Amino acid sequence: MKGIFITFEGPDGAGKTTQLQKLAQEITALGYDVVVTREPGGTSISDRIRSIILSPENKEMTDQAEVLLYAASRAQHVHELILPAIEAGKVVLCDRFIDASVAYQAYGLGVDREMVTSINRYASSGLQAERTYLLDVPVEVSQHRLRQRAAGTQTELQLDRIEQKGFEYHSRVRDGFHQIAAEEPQRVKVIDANRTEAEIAEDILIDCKRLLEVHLSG
Ligand SMILES: Nc1ncnc2c1ncn2[C@@H]1O[C@H](COP(=O)(O)OP(=O)(O)O)[C@@H](O)[C@H]1O
Ligand SMILES: Cc1cn([C@H]2C[C@H](O)[C@@H](COP(=O)(O)OP(=O)(O)O)O2)c(=O)[nH]c1=O
Repeated sequence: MKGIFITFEGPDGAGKTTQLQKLAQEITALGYDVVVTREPGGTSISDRIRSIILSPENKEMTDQAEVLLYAASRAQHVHELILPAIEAGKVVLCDRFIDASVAYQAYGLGVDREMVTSINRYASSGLQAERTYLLDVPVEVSQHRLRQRAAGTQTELQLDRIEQKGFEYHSRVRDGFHQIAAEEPQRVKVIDANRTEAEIAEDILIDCKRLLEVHLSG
Protein backbone atom coordinates (compact mmCIF):
# COMPACT_ATOMS: atom_id res chain seq x y z
CA MET A 1 0.00 0.00 0.00
CA LYS A 2 1.33 3.40 -1.00
CA GLY A 3 1.53 6.15 1.59
CA ILE A 4 -0.26 9.45 1.56
CA PHE A 5 0.79 13.11 1.33
CA ILE A 6 -0.95 15.67 3.56
CA THR A 7 -0.04 19.35 3.81
CA PHE A 8 -0.72 22.24 6.20
CA GLU A 9 -1.07 25.77 4.89
CA GLY A 10 -2.01 29.18 6.17
CA PRO A 11 -0.39 32.44 7.17
CA ASP A 12 2.69 32.59 9.37
CA GLY A 13 1.53 32.30 12.96
CA ALA A 14 -1.74 30.50 12.15
CA GLY A 15 -0.69 27.52 14.27
CA LYS A 16 0.37 25.07 11.54
CA THR A 17 3.41 23.74 13.35
CA THR A 18 1.43 23.29 16.57
CA GLN A 19 -1.35 21.38 14.80
CA LEU A 20 0.94 19.31 12.63
CA GLN A 21 2.79 18.04 15.72
CA LYS A 22 -0.47 17.20 17.49
CA LEU A 23 -1.81 15.29 14.47
CA ALA A 24 1.48 13.44 14.07
CA GLN A 25 1.26 12.26 17.70
CA GLU A 26 -2.37 11.17 17.37
CA ILE A 27 -2.00 9.18 14.19
CA THR A 28 1.31 7.66 15.28
CA ALA A 29 -0.57 6.37 18.34
CA LEU A 30 -3.11 4.82 15.94
CA GLY A 31 -0.28 2.80 14.40
CA TYR A 32 0.49 4.78 11.25
CA ASP A 33 4.06 5.29 10.15
CA VAL A 34 4.34 9.10 10.08
CA VAL A 35 6.98 11.40 8.59
CA VAL A 36 6.91 15.07 9.59
CA THR A 37 8.61 17.58 7.35
CA ARG A 38 8.42 21.22 6.28
CA GLU A 39 9.07 23.67 3.47
CA PRO A 40 11.27 25.34 2.67
CA GLY A 41 13.48 22.61 4.12
CA GLY A 42 13.28 18.91 4.85
CA THR A 43 16.66 17.91 3.41
CA SER A 44 20.16 19.23 3.89
CA ILE A 45 20.24 21.04 0.53
CA SER A 46 16.71 22.38 1.00
CA ASP A 47 17.57 23.68 4.48
CA ARG A 48 20.57 25.52 3.09
CA ILE A 49 18.34 27.14 0.47
CA ARG A 50 15.87 27.97 3.29
CA SER A 51 18.44 29.98 5.15
CA ILE A 52 19.23 32.02 2.03
CA ILE A 53 15.54 32.70 1.36
CA LEU A 54 14.60 33.68 4.89
CA SER A 55 17.70 35.59 5.99
CA PRO A 56 16.57 39.16 6.86
CA GLU A 57 19.92 40.30 5.42
CA ASN A 58 18.93 39.32 1.87
CA LYS A 59 16.74 42.36 1.26
CA GLU A 60 17.91 42.70 -2.35
CA MET A 61 16.47 39.30 -3.38
CA THR A 62 14.46 39.63 -6.60
CA ASP A 63 10.97 38.16 -6.99
CA GLN A 64 12.28 35.83 -9.69
CA ALA A 65 15.03 34.51 -7.42
CA GLU A 66 12.55 34.04 -4.58
CA VAL A 67 10.17 31.95 -6.72
CA LEU A 68 13.00 29.82 -8.07
CA LEU A 69 14.69 29.29 -4.70
CA TYR A 70 11.46 28.02 -3.13
CA ALA A 71 11.00 25.75 -6.14
CA ALA A 72 14.61 24.50 -6.00
CA SER A 73 14.27 23.72 -2.31
CA ARG A 74 11.01 21.89 -3.08
CA ALA A 75 12.49 19.90 -5.99
CA GLN A 76 15.15 18.42 -3.71
CA HIS A 77 12.65 17.80 -0.92
CA VAL A 78 10.13 16.03 -3.16
CA HIS A 79 12.61 13.72 -4.83
CA GLU A 80 14.95 13.00 -1.92
CA LEU A 81 12.42 12.68 0.88
CA ILE A 82 8.69 12.93 0.08
CA LEU A 83 8.33 10.58 -2.89
CA PRO A 84 10.46 7.79 -1.34
CA ALA A 85 8.46 8.08 1.91
CA ILE A 86 5.14 7.80 0.05
CA GLU A 87 6.54 4.84 -1.89
CA ALA A 88 7.47 3.22 1.44
CA GLY A 89 3.86 3.48 2.66
CA LYS A 90 4.29 6.39 5.08
CA VAL A 91 1.90 9.18 6.03
CA VAL A 92 3.83 12.33 5.11
CA LEU A 93 2.75 15.48 6.98
CA CYS A 94 4.30 18.55 5.43
CA ASP A 95 4.25 22.11 6.81
CA ARG A 96 3.57 24.08 3.57
CA PHE A 97 3.87 23.09 -0.09
CA ILE A 98 3.04 24.55 -3.53
CA ASP A 99 -0.06 26.42 -2.29
CA ALA A 100 2.33 28.59 -0.27
CA SER A 101 4.18 29.60 -3.44
CA VAL A 102 0.88 30.47 -5.12
CA ALA A 103 -0.37 32.44 -2.11
CA TYR A 104 2.89 34.21 -1.17
CA GLN A 105 4.69 34.65 -4.49
CA ALA A 106 1.73 34.93 -6.90
CA TYR A 107 -0.89 36.68 -4.72
CA GLY A 108 1.50 38.33 -2.24
CA LEU A 109 4.28 39.51 -4.55
CA GLY A 110 2.25 39.66 -7.76
CA VAL A 111 4.23 37.11 -9.80
CA ASP A 112 2.20 35.58 -12.63
CA ARG A 113 0.23 32.67 -11.15
CA GLU A 114 0.56 30.42 -14.21
CA MET A 115 4.33 30.89 -14.10
CA VAL A 116 4.49 29.97 -10.41
CA THR A 117 2.31 26.92 -11.03
CA SER A 118 4.27 25.63 -14.00
CA ILE A 119 7.68 26.10 -12.34
CA ASN A 120 6.41 24.18 -9.34
CA ARG A 121 4.81 21.45 -11.42
CA TYR A 122 8.27 20.83 -12.86
CA ALA A 123 9.96 21.06 -9.44
CA SER A 124 7.59 18.53 -7.87
CA SER A 125 7.12 16.26 -10.89
CA GLY A 126 3.40 16.98 -10.55
CA LEU A 127 3.07 15.76 -6.95
CA GLN A 128 -0.03 17.07 -5.20
CA ALA A 129 -1.27 16.69 -1.67
CA GLU A 130 -4.24 14.40 -1.16
CA ARG A 131 -5.45 16.59 1.67
CA THR A 132 -4.51 20.15 2.67
CA TYR A 133 -5.54 21.72 5.96
CA LEU A 134 -5.77 25.46 5.48
CA LEU A 135 -5.53 27.08 8.91
CA ASP A 136 -7.42 30.30 8.48
CA VAL A 137 -7.12 33.27 10.82
CA PRO A 138 -7.51 37.03 10.35
CA VAL A 139 -4.16 38.69 9.62
CA GLU A 140 -4.33 40.62 12.92
CA VAL A 141 -4.52 37.33 14.84
CA SER A 142 -1.66 35.60 13.04
CA GLN A 143 0.53 38.68 13.40
CA HIS A 144 -0.28 38.87 17.11
CA ARG A 145 0.64 35.18 17.55
CA LEU A 146 3.90 35.74 15.69
CA ARG A 147 4.81 38.62 17.97
CA GLN A 148 4.00 36.47 20.99
CA ARG A 149 6.17 33.65 19.65
CA ALA A 150 9.04 36.11 19.14
CA ALA A 151 8.61 37.76 22.55
CA GLY A 152 11.15 36.68 25.08
CA THR A 153 13.56 35.62 22.33
CA GLN A 154 15.31 38.37 20.41
CA THR A 155 12.07 40.26 19.73
CA GLU A 156 11.68 41.53 16.18
CA LEU A 157 14.97 40.05 15.02
CA GLN A 158 13.30 36.67 15.28
CA LEU A 159 10.89 37.49 12.46
CA ASP A 160 12.23 36.19 9.14
CA ARG A 161 12.35 38.13 5.85
CA ILE A 162 8.85 37.07 4.81
CA GLU A 163 7.28 37.57 8.23
CA GLN A 164 8.60 41.15 8.32
CA LYS A 165 6.53 42.15 5.27
CA GLY A 166 3.52 44.36 5.98
CA PHE A 167 -0.18 43.92 6.65
CA GLU A 168 -1.24 44.52 3.01
CA TYR A 169 1.07 41.79 1.75
CA HIS A 170 -0.23 39.30 4.31
CA SER A 171 -3.84 40.22 3.44
CA ARG A 172 -3.17 39.39 -0.23
CA VAL A 173 -1.61 36.09 0.86
CA ARG A 174 -4.72 35.23 2.86
CA ASP A 175 -6.92 36.08 -0.15
CA GLY A 176 -4.73 33.77 -2.24
CA PHE A 177 -5.28 30.87 0.14
CA HIS A 178 -9.05 31.51 0.07
CA GLN A 179 -8.99 31.47 -3.72
CA ILE A 180 -7.14 28.13 -3.82
CA ALA A 181 -9.60 26.63 -1.31
CA ALA A 182 -12.57 27.82 -3.38
CA GLU A 183 -11.09 26.22 -6.49
CA GLU A 184 -10.29 22.86 -4.88
CA PRO A 185 -12.79 22.22 -2.07
CA GLN A 186 -12.28 18.43 -2.19
CA ARG A 187 -8.58 18.67 -1.39
CA VAL A 188 -8.40 21.84 0.71
CA LYS A 189 -10.25 21.85 4.03
CA VAL A 190 -10.54 25.32 5.53
CA ILE A 191 -10.12 25.12 9.30
CA ASP A 192 -11.17 28.06 11.48
CA ALA A 193 -7.91 28.49 13.38
CA ASN A 194 -9.15 31.40 15.50
CA ARG A 195 -10.15 28.92 18.23
CA THR A 196 -8.40 26.95 20.94
CA GLU A 197 -5.67 24.50 19.97
CA ALA A 198 -7.83 21.60 21.18
CA GLU A 199 -10.87 22.59 19.09
CA ILE A 200 -8.77 22.93 15.95
CA ALA A 201 -6.97 19.65 16.58
CA GLU A 202 -10.24 17.77 17.00
CA ASP A 203 -11.59 18.92 13.60
CA ILE A 204 -8.36 17.96 11.85
CA LEU A 205 -8.15 14.57 13.55
CA ILE A 206 -11.73 13.62 12.65
CA ASP A 207 -11.14 14.44 8.98
CA CYS A 208 -7.71 12.82 8.86
CA LYS A 209 -8.86 9.54 10.45
CA ARG A 210 -11.62 9.28 7.86
CA LEU A 211 -9.18 10.04 5.06
CA LEU A 212 -6.70 7.40 6.23
CA GLU A 213 -9.43 4.76 6.62
CA VAL A 214 -10.69 5.41 3.07
CA HIS A 215 -7.12 5.37 1.79
CA LEU A 216 -6.33 2.04 3.46
CA SER A 217 -9.50 0.39 2.24
CA GLY A 218 -8.95 1.61 -1.33
N1 LIG B 1 -5.08 28.04 18.64
C1 LIG B 1 -4.14 28.86 19.13
N2 LIG B 1 -4.49 29.88 19.94
C2 LIG B 1 -3.55 30.74 20.42
N3 LIG B 1 -2.21 30.65 20.18
C3 LIG B 1 -1.81 29.65 19.38
C4 LIG B 1 -2.74 28.70 18.80
N4 LIG B 1 -2.04 27.82 18.06
C5 LIG B 1 -0.74 28.19 18.13
N5 LIG B 1 -0.59 29.27 18.93
C6 LIG B 1 0.65 30.00 19.25
O1 LIG B 1 0.89 30.92 18.17
C7 LIG B 1 2.26 30.93 17.82
C8 LIG B 1 2.42 30.47 16.36
O2 LIG B 1 2.09 29.07 16.27
P1 LIG B 1 2.84 28.10 15.26
O3 LIG B 1 2.27 26.74 15.45
O4 LIG B 1 4.32 28.27 15.40
O5 LIG B 1 2.32 28.73 13.87
P2 LIG B 1 2.85 28.57 12.37
O6 LIG B 1 3.61 27.28 12.28
O7 LIG B 1 1.59 28.56 11.56
O8 LIG B 1 3.68 29.78 12.09
C9 LIG B 1 2.99 30.03 18.82
O9 LIG B 1 3.50 30.83 19.86
C10 LIG B 1 1.88 29.09 19.31
O10 LIG B 1 2.12 28.64 20.63
C1 LIG C 1 7.02 26.98 1.18
C2 LIG C 1 6.92 28.47 1.05
C3 LIG C 1 7.03 29.30 2.15
N1 LIG C 1 6.94 30.64 2.00
C4 LIG C 1 7.13 31.50 3.19
C5 LIG C 1 6.05 31.43 4.23
C6 LIG C 1 6.76 31.78 5.52
O1 LIG C 1 6.73 33.18 5.70
C7 LIG C 1 8.20 31.38 5.25
C8 LIG C 1 8.70 30.23 6.10
O2 LIG C 1 7.73 29.31 6.29
P1 LIG C 1 7.49 28.64 7.71
O3 LIG C 1 8.75 28.17 8.28
O4 LIG C 1 6.38 27.66 7.54
O5 LIG C 1 7.01 29.85 8.62
P2 LIG C 1 6.02 29.80 9.84
O6 LIG C 1 6.25 28.50 10.60
O7 LIG C 1 6.38 31.00 10.65
O8 LIG C 1 4.65 29.89 9.23
O9 LIG C 1 8.30 31.09 3.86
C9 LIG C 1 6.75 31.22 0.76
O10 LIG C 1 6.69 32.46 0.63
N2 LIG C 1 6.64 30.42 -0.35
C10 LIG C 1 6.72 29.06 -0.26
O11 LIG C 1 6.61 28.35 -1.28
